[in-house]
Amino acid sequence: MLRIGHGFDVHRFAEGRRCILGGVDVPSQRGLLGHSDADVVTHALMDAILGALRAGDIGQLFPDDDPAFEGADSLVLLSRVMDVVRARGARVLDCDCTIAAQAPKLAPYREQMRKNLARAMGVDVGRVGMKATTTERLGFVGREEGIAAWAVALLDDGQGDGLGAGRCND
Ligand SMILES: Nc1ccn([C@@H]2O[C@H](COP(=O)(O)O)[C@@H](O)[C@H]2O)c(=O)n1
Ligand SMILES: C[C@@]1(CO)OP(=O)(O)OP(=O)(O)OC[C@H]1O
Repeated sequence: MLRIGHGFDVHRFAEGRRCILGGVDVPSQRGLLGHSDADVVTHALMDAILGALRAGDIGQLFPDDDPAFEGADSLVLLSRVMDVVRARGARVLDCDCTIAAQAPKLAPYREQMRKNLARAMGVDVGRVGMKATTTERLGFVGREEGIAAWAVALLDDGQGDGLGAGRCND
């Protein structure tokens, strides 16, 4: 049966941090603050996948007070989310992400982000969409206080078509 999930995340800018987005170390005056590497778009994507699985969220899987995840590479966390996907007999069919950032300019890094996310998920790069937008200087993104990201993911849950045997109503 097809399942859809949505994810959203925000990280604030901070001095002395790197700006990791989709696994790319984007040149930036300031980076993003977080317990992990603060890769906001990878976090949104993980939550979209977990949403489609009805499997909670990344905070449940990787608590932000657990030292094990301090400075964690979010692509590694994404590969662990994929372990959950596979354990349930599910697979990621498609996903699409949007990053809202007034700066830095992200277009030059979009293809590398797609490749990194596709590799971490073990899917073809054609199944990963990536877009960037400013907010026309409006709001916290426009004031360059942080970056927001959204993602949607479409999964086959491996439970049949929902019409006959293997019907899933939850
Ligand atoms: N951080 C960003 C934001 C936007 N882009 C690219 O610029 C295009 C126009 O952005 P608007 O917010 O003015 O609509 C957008 O479609 C992206 O291609 C970017 O590279 N990095
Ligand atoms: C990724 C995790 C890992 O501890 O930490 P953060 O980098 O703080 O990211 P956030 O999206 O705030 O919370 C989720 C956590 O699971």
